[in-house]
Amino acid sequence: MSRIVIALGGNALGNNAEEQQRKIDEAAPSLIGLIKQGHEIIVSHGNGPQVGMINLAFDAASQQSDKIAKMELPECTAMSQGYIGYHLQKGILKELKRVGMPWHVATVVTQVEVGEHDPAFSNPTKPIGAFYDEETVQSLKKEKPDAVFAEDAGRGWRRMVASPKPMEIVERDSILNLLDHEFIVIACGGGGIPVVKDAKGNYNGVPAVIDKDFASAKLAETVGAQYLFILTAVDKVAINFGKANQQNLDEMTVEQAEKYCEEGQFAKGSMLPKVQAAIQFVKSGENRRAVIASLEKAPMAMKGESGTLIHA
Ligand SMILES: Nc1ncnc2c1ncn2[C@@H]1O[C@H](COP(=O)(O)OP(=O)(O)O)[C@@H](O)[C@H]1O
Ligand SMILES: NC(=O)OP(=O)(O)O
Repeated sequence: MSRIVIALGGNALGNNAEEQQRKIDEAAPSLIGLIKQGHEIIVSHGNGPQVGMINLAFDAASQQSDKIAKMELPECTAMSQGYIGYHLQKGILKELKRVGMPWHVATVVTQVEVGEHDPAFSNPTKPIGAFYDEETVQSLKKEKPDAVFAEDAGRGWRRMVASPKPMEIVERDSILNLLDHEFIVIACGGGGIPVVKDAKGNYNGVPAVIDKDFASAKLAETVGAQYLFILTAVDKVAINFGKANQQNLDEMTVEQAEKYCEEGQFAKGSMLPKVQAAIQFVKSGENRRAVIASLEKAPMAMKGESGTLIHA
């Protein structure tokens, strides 16, 4: 039996609540498929589209009514953890009931400590919210002059926010306790709520969105997982992605992965953080492996029949 941390992509969760629940319901058999194979799973998820939508919704509503206040990014991530966790709990419980497996599920609202002076605070690189065309971005910039927008991996323009590196998971002991009691734990959603510790040892939220792939690597290290599964919309990592000579990779060593990163084979803000997080996890201890695969083919990836394996 292996302990597996599974990171689900925010972009794979759809654009509204109904779509999100449907996609999670469709994904649940793959997740439970891993438990049926005898493994223990911990689930984390992205929130890029969702955190941007929540933040924008409160901005827009506060302009319409003085009864509605703006909502800052840490609170927006907390909200996204709540409603994505709720959908995951429902979808996973429904599947567990269908296959007659007596497991429990719980979502932990998770704070993740980041460095107050992380250089990311002066260089926003994390894409959030919807995709825009360049013309729309010009008009949005007039309304929100401080907002930064940039092209996201050839898919359109998106708002960019700071994405500091995760250092510690504040709710570490709660997560470990739930795992000891045979819970399927959902944690570190949206990379976790970014917090910094003050001089008195208290935590305070900061305006950023942590990359869920890096947070998931930290979670996998923290719970002593043997595997980190990063599930997204493609079956395998590719080199020369999108070109005539695209080559899908079955596996790569950490050394090969580092070389491909240096060559610029992986798009920033999409595949690059996944490969970097995989490298970080594999290097963090012995017998640690990472798999980047599609959500639908997770059980196949566990048997080595799909996905890209990253190993020492
Ligand atoms: N070299 C590559 N190999 C495979 N996919 C790539 C590569 N470079 C960029 N991509 C794109 O990255 C996407 C995954 O990133 P993203 O959608 O941001 O992830 P998430 O599922 O976490 O939201 C893939 O669906 C694919 O379109
Ligand atoms: N927080 C985060 O990394 O979300 P996505 O995976 O949706 O980009």
